[in-house]
Amino acid sequence: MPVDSSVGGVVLAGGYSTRFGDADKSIAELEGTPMIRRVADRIAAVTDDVVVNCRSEQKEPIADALSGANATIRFAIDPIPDRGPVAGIHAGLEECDREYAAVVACDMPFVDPALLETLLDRARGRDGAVVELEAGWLQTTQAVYRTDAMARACAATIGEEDNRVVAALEKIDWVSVPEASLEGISEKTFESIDTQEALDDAERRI
Ligand SMILES: Nc1nc2c(ncn2[C@@H]2O[C@H](COP(=O)(O)OP(=O)(O)OP(=O)(O)O)[C@@H](O)[C@H]2O)c(=O)[nH]1
Repeated sequence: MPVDSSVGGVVLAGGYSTRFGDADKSIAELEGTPMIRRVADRIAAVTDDVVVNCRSEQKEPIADALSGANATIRFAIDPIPDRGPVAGIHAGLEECDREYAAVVACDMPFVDPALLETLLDRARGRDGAVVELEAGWLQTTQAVYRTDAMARACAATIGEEDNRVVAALEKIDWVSVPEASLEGISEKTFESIDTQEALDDAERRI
């Protein structure tokens, strides 16, 4: 897939991995490769510029995990930690200087670049494209956003009582992509590895 200079990538890694136990899941290895490295390498199929959002103490180990990656890696450190995913998306998008950004959580090592391409196509002329899962959930952490519009929406949402990412979506012109309409996309694309057990299970299936 050719990379597009209007597209950047953002990897979200600023969470505390509380369900993962005593370790940062972003750098946990899946079959010998840190999960965040898998995510960055898959995003690198659609862009050569990837921003990683994390807390300051995560920067060094994550940079080690990403050394030699196929894209330029830049960091967007949370100015205030623990303000939730919307703050992480905001920090990442503020650092991104491309028109659109493919935003992916660090714990989704099977993200399918073909899905990101589909979302980029659907987002053109709009402020974003987000998959609506069959269960009704919106897959906001494996989505494409118009960088400026979503950064503004997140900034406005951070201080609100409802500071979920879906509250930011209400402030932009996004298109819903029903999960059932997706064709040829890996079934594992949305698999999120939140626990050590999920990591062990994914290793067994790889
Ligand atoms: N910057 C930032 N990112 C966050 C924060 N909380 C969650 N995230 C990110 O949002 C994405 C989805 O969050 P979760 O899957 O719940 O990850 P988590 O919060 O690290 O994990 P748990 O503590 O086990 O819920 C992940 O990529 C996280 O890194 C936060 O407070 N700040």
